[in-house]
Amino acid sequence: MITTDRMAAVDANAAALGVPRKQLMESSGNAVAREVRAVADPGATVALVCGRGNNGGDALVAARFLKGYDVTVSLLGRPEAIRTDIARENWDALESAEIPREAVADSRGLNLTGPDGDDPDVVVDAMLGSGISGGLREPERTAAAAINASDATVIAVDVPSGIDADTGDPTGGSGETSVDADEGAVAVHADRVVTFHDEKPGLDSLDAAVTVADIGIPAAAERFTGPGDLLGIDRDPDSHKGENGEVLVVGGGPYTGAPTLSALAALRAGADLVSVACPESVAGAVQGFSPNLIVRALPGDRVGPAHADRVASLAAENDVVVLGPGLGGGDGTEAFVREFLTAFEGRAVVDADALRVVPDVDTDAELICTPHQGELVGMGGETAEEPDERAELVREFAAELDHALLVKGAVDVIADADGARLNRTGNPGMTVGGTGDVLAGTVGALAAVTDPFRAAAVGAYVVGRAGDAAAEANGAGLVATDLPDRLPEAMRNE
Ligand SMILES: NC(=O)C1=CN([C@@H]2O[C@H](COP(=O)(O)OP(=O)(O)OC[C@H]3O[C@@H](n4cnc5c(N)ncnc54)[C@H](O)[C@@H]3O)[C@@H](O)[C@H]2O)[C@H](O)CC1
Ligand SMILES: [K+]
Repeated sequence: MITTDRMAAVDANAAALGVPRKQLMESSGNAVAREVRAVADPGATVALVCGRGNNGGDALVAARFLKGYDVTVSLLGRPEAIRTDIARENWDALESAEIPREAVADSRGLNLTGPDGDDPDVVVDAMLGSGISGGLREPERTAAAAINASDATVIAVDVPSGIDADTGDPTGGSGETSVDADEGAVAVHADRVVTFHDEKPGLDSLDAAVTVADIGIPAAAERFTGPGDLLGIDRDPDSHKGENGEVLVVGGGPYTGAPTLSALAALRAGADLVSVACPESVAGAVQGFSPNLIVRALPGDRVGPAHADRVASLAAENDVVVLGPGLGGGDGTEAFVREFLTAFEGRAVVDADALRVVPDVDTDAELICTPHQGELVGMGGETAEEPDERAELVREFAAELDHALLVKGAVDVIADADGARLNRTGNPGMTVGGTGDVLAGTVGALAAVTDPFRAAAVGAYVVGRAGDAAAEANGAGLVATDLPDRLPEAMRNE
């Protein structure tokens, strides 16, 4: 089962792996033609009704695969309005191939019946797929009513036009779907649906036979993080200060650099406001690193149980807490982490010395734990050489903890109870001190704008990418401070 958003991510990841969309479209079109052959013998009349996006493009490809059928290709709208290069290329290919095609500028001109007045044997609905938003507009709206009024067997490409693939509901909102264009939400009533790559949550509830076609998306496009995972993590151009994330880093004491690196990374990863709660002994030094940070000094030289209330009230003002960088491992610190997490109900990234408290603390917080393999074992988790085997062990442990895990290594494993993903960006130079602090801060910033699993997956991906860029510049001399400033470039989704 795959949602529309995840499908878009996987599609982009496939392209990054060298399998571009046009190649997928060729497979999709082939699969549509196979479905036509399953319901009608050669010689049958087949009307392909194509929208101007890639859903339409799939049917333009299918036309080439339907030799021996009496095919008509109708494009709804002007050819100049075709929205993607790959769909346009397939439209153009029909002309050179002398496959008849027609652009229907006015939907009232869509005539599904043949010269003898008969309905076609098959209508292929390729008007709109996963790119739909809102209820069907013209000319698709009237065309949907014409398709529904026809006696033909209707095969929908990917999803019936006008239906939300995630929910099965009409995109026009609640209410009955109607064949009447004048009232209610309109959607195509399909007899069959050929959908691609994986089942879609909304198709089950339809009264249609659903075929899932393998279109050649490699398993690696789902298994590994990729640029597609960044889709949708954009800054809203209309947002106000604070809406892109407020992060509180709690750390420092024995160390000064660690909480600072986390905080700077959180800022570069897109957080609007980043505060550092640290012992007063290091507060000046942390502030000295950057005027962009808000520093909250806690009395003394170690974070301890006496600070739990103060940190809790600071945490309540933020979207995410990053707990652990440079905290150190003293008894008082451990007691603080325990006390803080017991009462905390928000979202936190837990790193370094704070990790060992997690397995036996009773908390309602939503945690993203970022151990390396040694720390994972210290927490009671298991590891294995082979990445897939390791992924399954980490997933089981995440389910047991009921938190998300990001286990750092040459190949990182990101997991929650529902699944696991691998990340292979990064390089051996990143074993230098401080890169883990950068990662924790980055994941913290992302966790303010997306769910924990995705924050961890994207965080691992972009920090690895920033590290790869740093290694290119500095080779084995890479240091952690090279990374934060490279995050914005690493977060571009290409
Ligand atoms: N990996 C894959 O998933 C592949 C999918 N393929 C097919 O591509 C479509 C999705 O294509 P896309 O171009 O993104 O969108 P659509 O064709 O669905 O929509 C295009 C266009 O329509 C306009 N529009 C949006 N909402 C409405 C509306 N309510 N009424 C009218 N018009 C609307 C809008 O401007 C959109 O841009 C997917 O379903 C598959 O069929 C490829 O084959 C590659 C692999
Ligand atoms: K469709």
